[in-house]
Amino acid sequence: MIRAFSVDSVRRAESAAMADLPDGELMQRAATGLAEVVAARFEQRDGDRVVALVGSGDNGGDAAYAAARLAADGHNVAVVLLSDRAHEDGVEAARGAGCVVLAAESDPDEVTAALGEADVVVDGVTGIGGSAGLRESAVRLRDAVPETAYVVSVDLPSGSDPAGIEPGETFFADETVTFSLAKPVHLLPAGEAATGLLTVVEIGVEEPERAAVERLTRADIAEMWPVPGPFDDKYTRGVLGVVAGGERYPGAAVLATTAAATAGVGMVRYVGPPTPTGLVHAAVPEAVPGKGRVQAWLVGPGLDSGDRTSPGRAQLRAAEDALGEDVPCVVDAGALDLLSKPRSAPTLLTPHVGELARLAKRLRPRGLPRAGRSEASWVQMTRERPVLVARAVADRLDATVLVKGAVTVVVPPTSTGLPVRSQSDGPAWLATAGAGDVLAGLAGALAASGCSMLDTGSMAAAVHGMAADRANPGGPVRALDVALALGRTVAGVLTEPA
Ligand SMILES: NC(=O)C1=CN([C@@H]2O[C@H](COP(=O)(O)OP(=O)(O)OC[C@H]3O[C@@H](n4cnc5c(N)ncnc54)[C@H](OP(=O)(O)O)[C@@H]3O)[C@@H](O)[C@H]2O)[C@@H](O)CC1
Ligand SMILES: Nc1ncnc2c1ncn2[C@@H]1O[C@H](COP(=O)(O)OP(=O)(O)O)[C@@H](O)[C@H]1O
Repeated sequence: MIRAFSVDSVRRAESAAMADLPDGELMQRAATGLAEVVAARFEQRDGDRVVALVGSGDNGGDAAYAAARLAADGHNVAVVLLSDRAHEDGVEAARGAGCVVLAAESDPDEVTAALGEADVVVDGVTGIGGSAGLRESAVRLRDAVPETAYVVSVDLPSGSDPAGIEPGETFFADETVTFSLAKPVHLLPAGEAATGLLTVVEIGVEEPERAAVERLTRADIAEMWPVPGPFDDKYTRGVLGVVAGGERYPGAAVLATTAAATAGVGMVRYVGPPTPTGLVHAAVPEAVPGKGRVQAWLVGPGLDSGDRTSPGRAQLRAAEDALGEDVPCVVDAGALDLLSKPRSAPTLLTPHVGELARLAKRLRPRGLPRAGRSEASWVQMTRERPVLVARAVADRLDATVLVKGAVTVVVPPTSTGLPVRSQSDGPAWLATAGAGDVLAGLAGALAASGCSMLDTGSMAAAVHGMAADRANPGGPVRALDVALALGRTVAGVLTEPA
């Protein structure tokens, strides 16, 4: 499990470590590790010019001491101070080791020239003491970094919210060097792209007990996956009821039931109008038509809430009945419009950004910044702050909310005290129609086998992404092929967990 910790808990853990160490020792360890990473990158690329951007906090101190080490090792290093309150001893060490020291404000031309020739830029503007966004002066520096330079951010890409929630102007790192503990920004959608490659340098700070964000690895999934035992039968393994796919979008029923069956559910019951029922029967002959007892429901993929025909209305009633039943439920797409209050049993919502925005606009949960009246302004807020909006909706409906995207987040209600899970396992090829229906079916299978909503959402997101890769490594995939690859993907995870 990859774990990331809140700023408060990192500060507590760092204080505890510092109490047992000589003054300044942790920063020396951080600077040494940082300098070693930069030196190692020079072994893989041409040039020897480093520009270290040094902010006013300890992050700047790390960068200044690392600059001193690199200069002492013979690199050509310029240090750019963003403020006259930069770490004095660090800047002195850099000067003493032969770095050129420039001030962003008073030497703008020299700074631009140095940046223009840099092979590596060390971004030590802000760390966990910063908040989202960059001041104008820092934006100018960032924009002067040439595309050819390798950008190494210290602890986090400056300008990114350490908590990974708020958007803002940020540096974009090729690599981020963090110290002992990953931070939420490294794993969440608001910060992951700007983080680049994440390298953790061990400086002797102990992991706090509770993580703010977690990411499952293959080994975690191998341990958590519901594997049947010799005394299991189809009922004990779990029956999933699927209310999906109407006359308008019948394919969603095929994709969701195929995914559930291929992922290894005990049994699937399918409830829907004649056209999708016929298609499901042809594609998934083992699916049993009609209502019955289930361990979990999947409601919503391709559901047409506007269908006024008698079979359409019957399916809508079945969806409402399922939502009213006291069994776990995965709620996707069309069924998200049917939820207005908490259900009595565990619930996982699986919206994409647009669906989550619509849900939030309708429910107006607490804890969100003001959005305009238009749907577009809610979509923009949700795109920029998916975790915040998901959390507000999770709290309002007492449900776990999975928001789909390149980085998929699974956000439980605050009251559970559980961490957010964040998975980023799929290729961008997975952004294709019907992929969400496959994810929903896979999640339904896990929910039916008794997994918690947090485990269901995060394992489903991870395996869905891996299956897309396995279906056609390095190339385009269609949703049905992702569904059909699930069985092999699960077998791969269980037999080769590393
Ligand atoms: N504790 C430890 O033992 C160890 C800590 N370590 C390191 O320390 C880092 C945390 O250090 P920190 O607390 O000093 O905060 P940090 O992020 O460097 O500076 C915040 C200051 O920056 C400024 N500023 C804010 N926004 C800005 C902006 N947009 N644009 C420009 N400037 C901006 C603002 O100051 P102002 O300019 O307003 O005076 C604010 O107060 C941590 O990430 C890790 O790298 C390692 O050495 C390991 C041991
Ligand atoms: N850039 C991306 N990289 C990787 N996966 C992505 C990306 N964009 C979307 N996805 C994944 O593709 C799927 C799309 O789901 P969704 O939008 O619900 O599609 P549909 O409604 O057509 O089934 C989700 O699982 C999402 O996580």
